[in-house]
Amino acid sequence: MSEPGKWTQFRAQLRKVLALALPYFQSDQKWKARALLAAIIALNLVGVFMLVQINDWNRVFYDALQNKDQPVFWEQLGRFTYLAFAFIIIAVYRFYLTQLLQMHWRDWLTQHYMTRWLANKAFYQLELARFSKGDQAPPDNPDQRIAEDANLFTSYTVSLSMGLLNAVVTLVSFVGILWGLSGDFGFSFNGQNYNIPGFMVWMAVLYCLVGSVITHYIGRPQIALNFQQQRKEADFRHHLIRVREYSESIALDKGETVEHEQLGGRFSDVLSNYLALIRAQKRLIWFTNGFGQAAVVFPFIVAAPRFFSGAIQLGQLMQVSSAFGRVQDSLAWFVDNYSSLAEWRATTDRLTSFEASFQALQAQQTAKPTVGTTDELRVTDLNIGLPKGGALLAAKGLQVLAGDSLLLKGPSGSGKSTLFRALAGIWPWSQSRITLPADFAERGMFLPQKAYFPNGPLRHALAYPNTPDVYSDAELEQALRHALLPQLTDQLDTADTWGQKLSGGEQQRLAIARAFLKKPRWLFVDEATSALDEAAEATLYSRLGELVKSSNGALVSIAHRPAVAAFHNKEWALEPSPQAGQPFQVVAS
Ligand SMILES: Nc1ncnc2c1ncn2[C@@H]1O[C@H](COP(=O)(O)OP(=O)(O)OP(=O)(O)O)[C@@H](O)[C@H]1O
Repeated sequence: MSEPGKWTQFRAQLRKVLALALPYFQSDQKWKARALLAAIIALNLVGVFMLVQINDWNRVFYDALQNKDQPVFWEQLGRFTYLAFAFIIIAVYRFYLTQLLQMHWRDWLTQHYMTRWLANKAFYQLELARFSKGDQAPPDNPDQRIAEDANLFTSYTVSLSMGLLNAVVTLVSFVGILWGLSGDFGFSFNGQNYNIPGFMVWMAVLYCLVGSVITHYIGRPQIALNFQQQRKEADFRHHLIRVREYSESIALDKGETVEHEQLGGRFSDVLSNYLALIRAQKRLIWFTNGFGQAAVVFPFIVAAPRFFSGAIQLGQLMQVSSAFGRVQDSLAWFVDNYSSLAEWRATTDRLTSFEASFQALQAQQTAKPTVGTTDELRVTDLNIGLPKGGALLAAKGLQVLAGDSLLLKGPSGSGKSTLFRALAGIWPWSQSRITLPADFAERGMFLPQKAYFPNGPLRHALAYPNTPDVYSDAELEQALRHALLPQLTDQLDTADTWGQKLSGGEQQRLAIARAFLKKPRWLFVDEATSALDEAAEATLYSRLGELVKSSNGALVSIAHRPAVAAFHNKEWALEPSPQAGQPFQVVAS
């Protein structure tokens, strides 16, 4: 820590920890948090007080043994019983309250990150940011940060800070005792006599200082290796989940071999990093164990001359050795906790970069659609870009009026779905001024080509994202029948993985049933009938058209099939733009 660079690094790390840790103690749960923390601190302090008592007991007990003093021996055994009881009670409650604080803190922190992640479409935009240009690496595996890092951070922060507090208080208490016991160390040099007071204390400080420096030197690679380990484990797990999610496509493609290779590659990354980590730990364990063993005999060696000269008794020697042990234990806190500190630091870095990514997203937010006061959707100066930079689509002005049914046409990849994303306000690379109809928040709906269905009872999948109790059974059944799914009306309470069980066309019909249930006025359909036969497509399109017409709303569709055009009275064509650097433009007709 002597170099200025190291000191700055240390302060930056401390700031990171405080920025992550303080909000909980200032949150709406602050009183519970502070009370638990205060209780744990108090128990730690009382615990150290008990150690001091036991150390004093050591002296009296061993002196009684040496002097063959039976009454004192039995009296001290009685004293030990009460000390031991108090010690046990403190140990139990220190454990329990520490775990409680960790649990409540983890709860708060996990909720905090879940809220941040799910707010303002961050969960979606962080995935998009992965492909964006710029130096800032997007945060990998948010699931791991929310589930694992929040847990590790709280447990390490509590255990390490309490360990440090214990070490400092123990050190302060026992340094005094050791100082009093150790006597002066006198020696002559160059004809002069010198006296070092508190000799044993200086020996302990020197011993541990040397130990700490060597530990840091040997253990340093563990910090980066821990960071990498957490990342590689998460990558491996994420790939396993992807195979599960796309199991059918992979099975049909006979992709098992390549998936096996990919998974094998990721797992061997996990293992090779782990091997490097345990080798680094092994190097450190060589040292810390040697250091610990030497510490057993070190105080005896240093105090031996005074014992054999008769300056101190056996009781004092034992007290010196136990006090030295306590001082050495406290000073060796850094040595003993190096691996945990390395892991804690990696976790802190991961959470800090996660937090920073939310802030970066907020700063990056371009003009979002605003809700207007009129009954129309208006776009001026449409300008949609791509995550990796560059423009995709532009238009001067576009309008969707109540009563419109509008078809969006254009070659594949021209930006039709991305235009929908911009209108929905989830595409961050849009500079356009978009004004939505006044009732858009309640009455606007987007139907994607592949909808999401939560696993569980069909009524949940159908009502999503609303809860099913919003609708009566009759409404749910009517919606299913209207969407040409009469065979599902008696399965409302059947729990299943609907996103896998239903055919592509059935899934599209289930998504359309949602529209019949929610009755939107502003309906955007992105190839949501592409998996249906033409007859079913025509029936459903005419029903969707009637649905929006009944509330004087508008239908905007993306569709490739020519037959769908018949259900629309206007068109937006996405055509190659004559302007350089602007691949496509929207031409309204
Ligand atoms: N998340 C993304 N990251 C990077 N590029 C993207 C992303 N989403 C879309 N794009 C790019 O934007 C362009 C337009 O895509 P979009 O899905 O809007 O096209 P589309 O007109 O709807 O195509 P299709 O008719 O094939 O569905 C494509 O070149 C695509 O690669």
